[in-house]
Amino acid sequence: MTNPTPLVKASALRKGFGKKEILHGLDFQIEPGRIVGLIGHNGAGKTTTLNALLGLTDCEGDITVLGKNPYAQRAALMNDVAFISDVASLPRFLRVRELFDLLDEIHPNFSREKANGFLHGTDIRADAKIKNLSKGMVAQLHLAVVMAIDARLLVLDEPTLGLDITYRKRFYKRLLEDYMNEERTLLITTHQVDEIEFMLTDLMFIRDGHLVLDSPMEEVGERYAQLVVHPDFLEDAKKLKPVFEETKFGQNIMIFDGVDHEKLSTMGDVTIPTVSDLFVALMQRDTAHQGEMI
Ligand SMILES: Nc1ncnc2c1ncn2[C@@H]1O[C@H](COP(=O)(O)OP(=O)(O)OP(=O)(O)O)[C@@H](O)[C@H]1O
Repeated sequence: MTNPTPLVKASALRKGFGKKEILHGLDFQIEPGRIVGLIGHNGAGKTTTLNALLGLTDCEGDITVLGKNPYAQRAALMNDVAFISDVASLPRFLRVRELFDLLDEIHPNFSREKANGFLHGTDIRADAKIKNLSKGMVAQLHLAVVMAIDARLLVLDEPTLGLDITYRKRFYKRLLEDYMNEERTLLITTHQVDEIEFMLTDLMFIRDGHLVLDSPMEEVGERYAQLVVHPDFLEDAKKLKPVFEETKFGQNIMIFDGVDHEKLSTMGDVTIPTVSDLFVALMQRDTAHQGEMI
């Protein structure tokens, strides 16, 4: 990470509700052109982090997005930031055409032509009332609207919640093929990590308001290894202090942090863990060394 002007810069970011602190001092940066997955359990603080970044909530510490303080300069920032949240709803009483009229008027970077183009090939017609569209169609419409905004940062909070697998795949394909380029940055949260793994350039894990991983994907692949341990080498492998171990279908599987992959390959089959395997491993990290996992 050498870029001197990150798109997002957070340091010692804290947020509490009442007496309960939710974010415990996050430090992270996001560079332009990246596709970042922010992954965590329910209640870990993902939406709170995104809200801080979007200026929807005030917080302690420093956060700048495109050089602006999101809370103080939210209106100006929103010209360059687009957002889909799991709770966002489009005005249901409008027709699709009327929604585009409205956006044309209020958003300087909205292109009606592009939005119409993105709806091409879907079942959504310009005179359809939003309240009569299915959940999947509303998500498609939402994506079309957002992709028609020339934004530098796109924030997606569980954008495919409630959609079937076909819609979810189409959603991400469209996003990647029709929207992303080197100048655009995407920050996305989802519980369906397997479905976005292919497109991520960076991975952030948040657990109980702490960042437990913040790394480019290629470094994740260099740093972590999953080993299906040959029974003869079980004790040797344990000595290398796996961060996680489990028995699955009679096989001993371990995940290692920072252990030479070649050394591991003398003890069994080595692969790079999937994001979901890594997630399970790191979220339980506190107990792994105590041998409680097997
Ligand atoms: N406005 C609020 N007032 C009080 N507590 C809140 C508020 N918003 C969030 N919280 C609490 O903050 C914690 C983190 O919530 P957040 O929505 O950021 O989690 P999340 O990681 O997005 O979870 P999920 O995956 O379930 O959406 C939760 O314990 C939640 O109850």
